[in-house]
Amino acid sequence: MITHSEPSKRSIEESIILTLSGVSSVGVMPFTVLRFMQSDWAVAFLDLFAVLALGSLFIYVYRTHKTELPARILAFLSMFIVFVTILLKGIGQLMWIYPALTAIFFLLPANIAALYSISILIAIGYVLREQLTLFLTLEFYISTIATLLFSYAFSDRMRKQQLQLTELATKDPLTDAGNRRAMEQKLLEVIAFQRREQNFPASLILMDLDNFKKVNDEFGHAKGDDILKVFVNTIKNRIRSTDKLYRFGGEEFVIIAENTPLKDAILLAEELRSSVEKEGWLAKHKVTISVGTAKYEPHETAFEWLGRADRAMYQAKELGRNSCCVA
Ligand SMILES: Nc1nc2c(ncn2[C@@H]2O[C@H](COP(=O)(O)OP(=O)(O)OP(=O)(O)O)[C@@H](O)[C@H]2O)c(=O)[nH]1
Repeated sequence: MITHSEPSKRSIEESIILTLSGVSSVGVMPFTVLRFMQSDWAVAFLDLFAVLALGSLFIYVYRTHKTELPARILAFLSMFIVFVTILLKGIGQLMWIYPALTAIFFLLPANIAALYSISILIAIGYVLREQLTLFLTLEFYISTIATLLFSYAFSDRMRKQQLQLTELATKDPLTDAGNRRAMEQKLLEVIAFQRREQNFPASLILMDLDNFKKVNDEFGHAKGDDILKVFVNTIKNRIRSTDKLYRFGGEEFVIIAENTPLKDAILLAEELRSSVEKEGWLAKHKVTISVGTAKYEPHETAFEWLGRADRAMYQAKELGRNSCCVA
């Protein structure tokens, strides 16, 4: 039963930003104190700025769970602080570039991080041109480019794996429609939005394949699987990219149509029923659907909304199947 959202867990992005900003902010603190004690004012104030900025970012992400802009700000801050430190203190501070380079590959997409890193390496090379001997220049660029390449490969792989995991967790493997878990999550999001913005109606269209047991018995389970796949493609070709399709159960599917008033959802439901009936390959296997449509009513839970669409779909079954009903 879907009545409330899961307790919010921290995303990977949040954990990365919290770790980097928290560790850096605490890590720079002793240096700040030391610089003030040595009356090294420029670096002392730079370090103080770093502690405060990184600490504020930590608190902001901890409280809001937002990550997109904070990740960019943190990437910029790490590079800016390292660059200005090197500018002020010279070659002795060069080692800070390595953690900064690695950090930005955790924070930004690999290509942007690479571009960012190359620009900063060129800028550092220019700023230190008087202090770097040929040998040191070679050492600096070979070691930083090696760090950059390792970080690039690692970050690229991590992001691809993350995408694959998200797909696995939210998609039905047979039909490629969203799975039930993704549907429940989306319903909670839509309802939360509906409670704030009642001027954008949302509708549910629940479709159930008719007599699918007979279809399986007559053509075999493997053909039944193919039918489900073709059915999903037929529906996907007819709906807008903003309408999301989910597999609710075995041969039951749900469309969540945002910003769609009931009259439009009724027309869409009828169009979908008719396109399934007319699709050549599906028609050959006598596939039809019964459809129930329900607009979101204020204060309803997801469970109640789905329940009304389900009852409308059962009415359509009682009318003799291959038809549409409205809740
Ligand atoms: N091939 C295949 N069949 C499935 C899958 N999931 C569910 N089914 C079958 O879908 C059939 C559903 O049967 P019922 O719930 O009796 O409904 P129905 O035969 O469609 O009858 P009505 O819904 O009343 O029209 C069962 O035979 C399930 O085995 C699947 O992934 N692949």
